[in-house]
Amino acid sequence: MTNYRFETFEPVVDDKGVPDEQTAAYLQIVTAGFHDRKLTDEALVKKARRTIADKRVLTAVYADQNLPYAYEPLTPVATFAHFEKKMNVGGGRLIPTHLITWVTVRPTHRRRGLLRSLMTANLTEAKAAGYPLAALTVTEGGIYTRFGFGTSTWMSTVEIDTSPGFKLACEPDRRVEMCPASVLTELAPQVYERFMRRSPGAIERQQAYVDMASGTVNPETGEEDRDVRAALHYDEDGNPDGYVSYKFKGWKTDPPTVEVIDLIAVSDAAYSSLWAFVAAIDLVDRVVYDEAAQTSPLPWLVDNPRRVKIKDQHDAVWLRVLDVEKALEARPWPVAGQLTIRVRDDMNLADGTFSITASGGSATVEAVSASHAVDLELGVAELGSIYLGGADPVILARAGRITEHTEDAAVRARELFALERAPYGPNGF
Ligand SMILES: CC(=O)SCCNC(=O)CCNC(=O)[C@H](O)C(C)(C)COP(=O)(O)OP(=O)(O)OC[C@H]1O[C@@H](n2cnc3c(N)ncnc32)[C@H](O)[C@@H]1OP(=O)(O)O
Repeated sequence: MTNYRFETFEPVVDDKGVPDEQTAAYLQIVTAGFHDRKLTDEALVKKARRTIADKRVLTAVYADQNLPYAYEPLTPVATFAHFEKKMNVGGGRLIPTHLITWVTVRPTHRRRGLLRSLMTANLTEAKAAGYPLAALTVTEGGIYTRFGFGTSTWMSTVEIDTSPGFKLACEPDRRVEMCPASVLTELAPQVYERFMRRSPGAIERQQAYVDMASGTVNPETGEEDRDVRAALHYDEDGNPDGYVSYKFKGWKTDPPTVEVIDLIAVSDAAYSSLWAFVAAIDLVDRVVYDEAAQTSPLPWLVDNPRRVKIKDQHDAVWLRVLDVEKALEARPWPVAGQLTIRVRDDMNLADGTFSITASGGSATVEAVSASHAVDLELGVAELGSIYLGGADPVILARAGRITEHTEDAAVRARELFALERAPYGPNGF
């Protein structure tokens, strides 16, 4: 039987940014787990720099085997990483959230419980450290519900037909000008920070997004991306309050297409004008974007809504409630009301019965005895799904994922849990 050693460490680089052997082996094997290219020396330095900028904490599992020609023992057989970022839980309230990423298990060591061990230890520590919520984004939809994560935000892949005849329904201010993509190294974090405060579900972004938007890094090659172009929207005082970063997909793509890499708007005026800008790029008949909000003004901006096609809807952030009272009290409650819920959690981190009393924009949440009458019973994953008002409790009840114990409890939960906007954050991690 193979013995495994678990080690948690922070990445280490020398004064030229070159990672030490343990960090380099870890970063290289993560790329193998996700079928990404092996990192060149330059890409490795950039990845190590981003890892440190995000303050990622790395956990590696090493096997006590040393086979000729196989990977060295310092190359992990499994990886797992966590880091802290703020999340808008509604009303601009930002709370520190425990993010999990880089979960990989080498095919020769899979299905022996390594992920379960890593996840159990990590979530237990996150709860002990005081985090109300953990979050991740997934490669496959069938893995994380068992660990209490529920889909809580979604994104759409949109395709806009901008061929001749394209017209907007309302003329935006068009205070847009092109800029070198490199200026986004400085501006993108500032604009995103302001956007994040307006969008429930938005999570503070990691360095990779700045690097992609500014053309510093092409995610496929890990090197500079010289195809990236950008434009800024200016507010009435002439300050940037939105940007779009994009690239032309090449002359062999039919119809000629622009791909939006990143579009972040602090105001509705910036949002409309930036879409108007990309739609007006000459020699292009189609604009595509993978990370659009599922619910947005975009289809309403265009005179002919059939020109905006939703090609795909995909889950984005999966939330895991670690502490029910803290998590529910952290968010705003725009609608007053009372609801008692029973939460089931196989991992025993967040189970219990809780009374929610919302008034004046906030809620008091109290753990009550198991014999207390309840309105709704649900798993902790389903609580994660409705937490930001994204999933509809009525639909979850119809799907058998929530049980109603009092009449119209799901309808009342829908009203209570709703936030000012549908949750959205263009951010995978
Ligand atoms: C947050 C992120 O980083 S998402 C990225 C996830 N990683 C990847 O997709 C990379 C490729 N895949 C892998 O590296 C591995 O297959 C992993 C990480 C998904 C699973 O690791 P393993 O160590 O094999 O999982 P482990 O043996 O601990 O299984 C735990 C449970 O999950 C289940 N499970 C594991 N993988 C999958 C899967 N792909 N689909 C459905 N269920 C799965 C197991 O059946 C087991 O169920 P049970 O404990 O309820 O009986």
